[in-house]
Formats: sequence, C-alpha cells, structure tokens
Amino acid sequence: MSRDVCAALARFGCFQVAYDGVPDRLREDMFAAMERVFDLPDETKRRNTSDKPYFGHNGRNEMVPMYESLGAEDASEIDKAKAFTQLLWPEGNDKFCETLNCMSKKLIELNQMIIKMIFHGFGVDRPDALISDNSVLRVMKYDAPTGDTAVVLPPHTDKDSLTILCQQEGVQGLEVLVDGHEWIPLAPIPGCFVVLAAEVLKAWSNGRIPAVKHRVVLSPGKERYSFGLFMLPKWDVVVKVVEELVDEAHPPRYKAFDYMDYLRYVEAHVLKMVGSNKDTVDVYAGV
Ligand SMILES: O=C(O)CCC(=O)C(=O)O
Ligand SMILES: [Fe+2]
Repeated sequence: MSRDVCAALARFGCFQVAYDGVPDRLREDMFAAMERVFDLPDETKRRNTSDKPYFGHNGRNEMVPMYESLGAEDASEIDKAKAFTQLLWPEGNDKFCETLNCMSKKLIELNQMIIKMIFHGFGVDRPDALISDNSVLRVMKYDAPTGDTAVVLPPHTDKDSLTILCQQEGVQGLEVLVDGHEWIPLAPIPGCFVVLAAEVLKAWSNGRIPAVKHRVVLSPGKERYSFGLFMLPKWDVVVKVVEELVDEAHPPRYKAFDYMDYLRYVEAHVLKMVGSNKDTVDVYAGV
C-alpha cells in the first residue's frame, strides 16, 4: 500500500482514495451547508479574514472572477470551528459548526495516514516532524460559465503539504497536468477523495514527489461546489528535506525554510509566477 501511494505520487503527484472514515451523510451535510454559506451577503463572507496570506475569503477578483472561497483555519478545534461559524451566523449555527469540525478532524486523520504511508514507503519509520494538526478547510464555489467552456481556476500548484479535495458527485471540473503537457480530468468518484501533492511535500521528499499542477474547467450552465483540507506543516519546525532521502546520488535540492516566510514570498511573487513552469518552492528554496 505504502509503495502504491509513493509510486502514484512520484508519477502523477495525485491519486483518488476511497475513504469510508467520512460517512456519506457528513459529505452531504457539508455540501448542503456550503450552499447556505455562499448565499450569505458578500459583506458577511468578507468577514472571513486572516493575517496569514490565503487563509481567508478569496476570489471574485480580477484573477479569479468566477471563483469564491472561504477558509476555516484549524476547524478541527471546536473553539475555532465556533469562531468561524459565528463570523457567518452571529446568532449561531450548531449544525454547521459540528459538520465543519467533524469533517476537518476526519480529513486530518486521512491526511496524516497518507503522510505516514508516503514516508514509510521511503523507509522513514517515524516521520513525526511532518505529522501536523495545522490545517485550513476551504469551501469553494465556481460560477457557471455563460458562453464557452471556461477555466474558472487557473493552473497552479498548492502551497501546503498535501491537499485532500472533495468534489460534488456528477460535477466534473478538476483537471491535473500529466507529463507537463496533458490535462487529465479527475472525474468525481462516489465515496472518494482526490489527494494532491503540494509544494511542501516536494521539498520534504527532496523533489521525489512533484507538486501536481491542476486547474478547474467548467462547461456552460454548470456551477460547482467543492471543499478541501489543506494540510500545513508544524509552525515551530522548519521545512527541510527528510534526511533519509539524501545521499551521494541525491544531494539536498532545498534549503531549510520557515513556512510563513515562504507563504509571504508566494504572496509577493504570485503574479510573477503565473505561467511559469517553475514551482515557487524551487525558486524560493531550491539549491
Ligand atoms: O475545486 C477544486 O476541485 C480545486 C480547488 C483548488 O485547486 C484549490 O483551492 O487550490
Ligand atoms: Fe489547488
């Protein structure tokens, strides 16, 4: 199993996983709740701010006019889930709070399981420094294109360690880039989650696992909802290449870096990186 996970990630930077730790009911509750979130007035949704780049409300701007998202940091902690809920529903919404909290916990469990598998596959018995509880649960909505098929979320690599996405059943949209030139649609599979390798994992794995480039494309008349758990490294541990993956044939490809400094760099250079075939982590920390 560990080997299959490693092989899929090394080759494609992604895979889909069937995971019954998240009951269908919880998934349905989440999508139902999300529709109500996006129906809230703009000024309410824009209360979702953060001092960390890309952690809060995003979208409906020049770069991504048809995309809108909100981020709940560490919603696996009940107090944080409550605070996020209260921003949106000051009068409270216990059901939403519980759904968000429960989903975050389940997806963090899945995430940690996959990180352990990856590094076991690489012969690392105790990847403790990489197992973190820090996350952002992001809920996303894409407007239906009116004319032609449209790229509603431009190609990018994620800046966390590992992303777990949940697509709506029957709504196609996510595509991943394979071999640098072929866009492959990842059709939603009932009961499955999409796992995407991101830039921090690329650094940890000394480049053995690529950060997969992906985008969202929609056909006319179809709107789309999705949500994802973005796993972040521990705040008090620098991001660095795992020692076991360094030897004479594989010198370290990345300098150690602080995750928040890297995120600030990402924010400052985001426009410059559009269309680049280099990942930000390589520009920022590549040796
Ligand atoms: O909505 C999706 O399926 C993808 C979202 C995504 O790539 C992101 O938020 O980084
Ligand atoms: Fe992404």
